[in-house]
Amino acid sequence: MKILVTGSNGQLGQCLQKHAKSLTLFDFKFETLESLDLTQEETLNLYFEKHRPDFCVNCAAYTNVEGAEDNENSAFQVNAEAVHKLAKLCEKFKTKLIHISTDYVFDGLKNRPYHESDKENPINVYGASKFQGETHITSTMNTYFMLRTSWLYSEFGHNFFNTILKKAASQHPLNITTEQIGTPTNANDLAKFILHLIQTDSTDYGLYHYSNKGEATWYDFARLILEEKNLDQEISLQATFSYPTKAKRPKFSVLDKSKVLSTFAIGIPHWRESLVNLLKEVG
Ligand SMILES: NC(=O)C1=CN([C@@H]2O[C@H](COP(=O)(O)OP(=O)(O)OC[C@H]3O[C@@H](n4cnc5c(N)ncnc54)[C@H](OP(=O)(O)O)[C@@H]3O)[C@@H](O)[C@H]2O)C=CC1
Ligand SMILES: Cc1cn([C@H]2C[C@H](O)[C@@H](COP(=O)(O)OP(=O)(O)O[C@H]3O[C@@H](C)C(=O)[C@@H](O)[C@H]3O)O2)c(=O)[nH]c1=O
Repeated sequence: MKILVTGSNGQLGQCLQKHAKSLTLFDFKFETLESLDLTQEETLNLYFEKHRPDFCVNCAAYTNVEGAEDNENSAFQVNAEAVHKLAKLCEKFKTKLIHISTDYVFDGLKNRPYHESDKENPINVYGASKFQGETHITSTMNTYFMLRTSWLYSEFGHNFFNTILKKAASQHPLNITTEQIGTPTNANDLAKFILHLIQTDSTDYGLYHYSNKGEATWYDFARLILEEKNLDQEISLQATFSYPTKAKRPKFSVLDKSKVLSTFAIGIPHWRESLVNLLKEVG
């Protein structure tokens, strides 16, 4: 089975590379922005003609939430237009698409976990571009898994977890917002779920919410990192309600996981447990 992974230099792509190492029976093609730029239509067409993948895991995205406010075109080009082209090619070549979307498609005004049937209403450019990508997929093809996740972190790439570790390493005092409630999700857990879908060749297509269990503020997330690193006495950590940013973020974006849990034979770790495990693993 041939599996194309796009954007494979990003954090989720690197987690997939790490966990796919043991799956020697599968032919993974890990492509990067340099080797396969999704905005280059002709290159993408030729790639599909040549390789005809059975699965495409789309990890490519414009993920700079702040930057998207000033670079709307770039965000929409990658997160919406390129996704449309990709979906059309997947439909043409009978490639099953595993696409990743975000809790930021919601406005955050609810006070109970968001279900797949809840109405989307993005409040920033990144969220709007990702939502448009979703609608392109649903209107183009049926054999997709659309996985909405939230607050991804891992040992790889740019994410809140690595930002806090870097700031702490340089003794930087931390000022962290309590304004938003969501769920930090270890991208390694999401990668393992994606590989489960591929290994079982599941046909339970559709939209699913997948995050770690539980809920937290960004402050709670930072606090547990410092506690587990035994840095809580050493680094000043201040809770702040409002941390000014260009992009608005949903105040509440916890995802309801009941659909994914009742459909697939998987367990989902609590965010605290998964964070503690990652910190033990990476030292
Ligand atoms: N990070 C998070 O907290 C969350 C992410 N998601 C979604 O999960 C998915 C994976 O995110 P994550 O791994 O964290 O993101 P990253 O930003 O770490 O990775 C995205 C990758 O896509 C590449 N890329 C950008 N533009 C293109 C393009 N035109 N063609 C091919 N590749 C491109 C980037 O390259 P380069 O770095 O060189 O620009 C990067 O390697 C995305 O769809 C994201 O929207 C959902 C919820 C939370
Ligand atoms: C670095 C930092 C951030 N913050 C605040 C800013 C913001 O409100 C919140 C989160 O910060 P970040 O900018 O790191 O996270 P952000 O880029 O908003 O993360 C989002 O990324 C996209 C790709 C997604 O899809 C979302 O699920 C979500 O993970 O924390 C602080 O309060 N103190 C700090 O020192």
